[in-house]
Amino acid sequence: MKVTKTSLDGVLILEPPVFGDERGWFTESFNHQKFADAVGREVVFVQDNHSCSARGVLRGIHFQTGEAAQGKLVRVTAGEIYDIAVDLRKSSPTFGQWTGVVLSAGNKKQLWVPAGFGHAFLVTSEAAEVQYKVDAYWSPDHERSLRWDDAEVGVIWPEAGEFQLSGKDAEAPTLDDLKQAGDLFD
Ligand SMILES: Cc1cn([C@H]2C[C@H](O)[C@@H](COP(=O)(O)OP(=O)(O)O[C@H]3O[C@@H](C)C(=O)[C@@H](O)[C@H]3O)O2)c(=O)[nH]c1=O
Repeated sequence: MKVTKTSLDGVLILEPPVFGDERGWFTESFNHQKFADAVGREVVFVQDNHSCSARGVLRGIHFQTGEAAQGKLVRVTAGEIYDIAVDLRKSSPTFGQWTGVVLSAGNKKQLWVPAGFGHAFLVTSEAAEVQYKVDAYWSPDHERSLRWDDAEVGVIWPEAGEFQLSGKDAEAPTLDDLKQAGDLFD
């Protein structure tokens, strides 16, 4: 499996091999041992998520606080997204910085976003199905959003027509608000 480091320590792009033949193709979209080798530790995933969105839908920037913090292994099985992670660890040398990668059904790349990072994606194809494994259960009380256009973070989003956000995401606080509220990571 090809493993590519990003500018954020711990955030990885994974590319499991794809075996094509006259019938089509085959890939191990997840292998516990190979994933552990890639990230350097055992990760126990407890929930698989699957969402479908139209072009211009932007979900995020999301994370769960405290003991509910989630690591996410993200892939796309239909269409294309621009997937990003933001470092929310206050003591990190890259605090507030972001990294992004195109994930698509075609390129079969995966993004590993560990706990301590915010995660979001923008759909850049007509529609996209996103599937991701998480290593902690959904906890509505611990859910937080960071503004998708926070000036301090400065994510550069690709063109995708008019962006469509949930009400919660449209009113999300800034990085500074979240810091003042004690919602970020040490
Ligand atoms: C996240 C989540 C939502 N839900 C429900 C709550 C709600 O009725 C509906 C839609 O929830 P949301 O609007 O929060 O869905 P969404 O905006 O897609 O939230 C997701 O965004 C991406 C970027 C992430 O990183 C995920 O961790 C998650 O936060 O699904 C669950 O039942 N389980 C879950 O794990």
